[in-house]
Amino acid sequence: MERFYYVAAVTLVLLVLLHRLLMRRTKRRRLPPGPPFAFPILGHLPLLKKPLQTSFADLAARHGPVVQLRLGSRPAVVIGSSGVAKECFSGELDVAIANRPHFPSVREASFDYSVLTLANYGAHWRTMRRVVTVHLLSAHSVNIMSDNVIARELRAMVRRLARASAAAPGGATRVELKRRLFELSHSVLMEIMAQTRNTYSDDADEDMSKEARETKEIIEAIAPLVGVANLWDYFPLLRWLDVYGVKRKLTDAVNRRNAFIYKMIDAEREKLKQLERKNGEGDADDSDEKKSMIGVMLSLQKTEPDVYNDTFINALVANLLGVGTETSSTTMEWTMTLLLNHPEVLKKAQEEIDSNVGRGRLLDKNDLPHLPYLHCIINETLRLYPAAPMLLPHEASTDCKIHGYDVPAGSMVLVNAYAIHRDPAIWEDPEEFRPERFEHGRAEGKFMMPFGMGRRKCPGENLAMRTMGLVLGVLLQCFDWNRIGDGQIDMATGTGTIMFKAVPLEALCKPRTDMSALLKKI
Ligand code: HEM
Repeated sequence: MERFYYVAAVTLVLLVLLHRLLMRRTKRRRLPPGPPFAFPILGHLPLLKKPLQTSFADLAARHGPVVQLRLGSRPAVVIGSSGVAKECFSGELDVAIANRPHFPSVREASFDYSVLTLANYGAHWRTMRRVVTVHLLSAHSVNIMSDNVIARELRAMVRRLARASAAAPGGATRVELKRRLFELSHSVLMEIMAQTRNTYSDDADEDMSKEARETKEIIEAIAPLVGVANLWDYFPLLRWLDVYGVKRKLTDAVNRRNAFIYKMIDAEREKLKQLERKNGEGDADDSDEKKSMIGVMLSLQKTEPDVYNDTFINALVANLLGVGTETSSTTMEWTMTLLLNHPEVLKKAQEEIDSNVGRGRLLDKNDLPHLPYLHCIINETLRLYPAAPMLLPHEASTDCKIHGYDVPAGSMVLVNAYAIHRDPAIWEDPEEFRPERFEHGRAEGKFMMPFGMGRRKCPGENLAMRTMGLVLGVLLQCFDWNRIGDGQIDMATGTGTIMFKAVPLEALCKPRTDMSALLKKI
């Protein structure tokens, strides 16, 4: 009995000491402000309304530019001002928050979080990132892609639109722009990846290579499953019991995707071997310029087979296809929507194209530097509708300080680019679509971050800006565009990491006068 009292007394003293220690640590820490009440298990999740970016903006208005939250069991901070965002993505802090949170819902589809977008900051991420920025998506590679892949796919789309218009009553055809822009962006990426296409159809309503169609179908099958599986991230019980029966379907879809990409890698390997045989011994062709992205990675594999193995290539291909298609196509859809709601802007853009390019030849990459207003329109769209309104989530790998607040290791860091782009302290009438605000360097020094900032900034910016400039430029050069009905087009946004337009865009498309000769030649 005496022994029991002794153990109990020592335990009590230890508990009191531990409590004091913890209290002192918490007191010394200056945590960011946030809503005082959090639900058990769910944390602040029930307080958030969709779309999240506007809910987070409301919280910033109440609590300040750094807000602390608990999302399920995960601690998070939300950054809501340009000043703090700049601080986050420079110097040591940029490194401290360069990890990504790992959600169980995407583990299956992401080779155990080893794809570029989800890999934690470290040697593997650096290797992948270097391959993408140096070998695959450098300014030089994008320049070459503009002349061949992008221009070819774009011409095919223009031909199809011209044919469809010619067959339509009154010469104006109804176009599902969302779908068309998605298919075009996807085809461009697929051709860059694997050069699979050898035919172009003029009449088909949908024109993708067999491979592009297959990968599109797979991406479309995986996306909603990951969407449902999202609940796993906050309620692990749903994952363990597989309440919605998602697990098996997700595994099947991911296996189908991986098998398909491995097949593409093998086909590309075979193509390179045949070329080698044709050219005699040595490399098929030393220049990366003529190779597909898979071909470039297979060349790297020859020198470092352990690093650039087939799994590495598969993960990169799947990742770039997943992240590169919807961001660009959604931005173009928003741009066309804004133009249809502002016909005076659309007309001014066409006048700029007419006076700099004319109607005798198709606009190409060399024209883009001479079309500053088109560039202003794209910038203004990216300001109002950044494709990733909260960027991609970051995670702090160590305890760090943001804006003087202590942020514990493991906290998710979310940056509200959407709200920052609409800050009235920076932008006059921020909700208005006004491309002129970018004209003549007027927006110089004003802060925007549609592609993120710092070491995890988007490596696809060059390709995206080039593709969007060419596609939008050519669509405006060749066709007149009108709304289907009389009213303004609804601008409601969907929810998710990518800011979709809630109602897919459709529009009326008619070849411009004096364009028929050129359209026949294309
Ligand atoms: C309008 C088009 C696009 C927009 C607005 C956009 C935006 C972004 C943003 C905001 C991020 C996250 C940055 C961060 O975490 O701080 C990102 C990351 C990324 N983007 Fe893009 N993106 C676009 C197109 C593309 C394209 C065409 C590709 C490739 C084909 C691409 C590949 C990537 C990759 C691989 C990452 C992850 C980088 C990393 O984690 O290190 N993006 N993008």
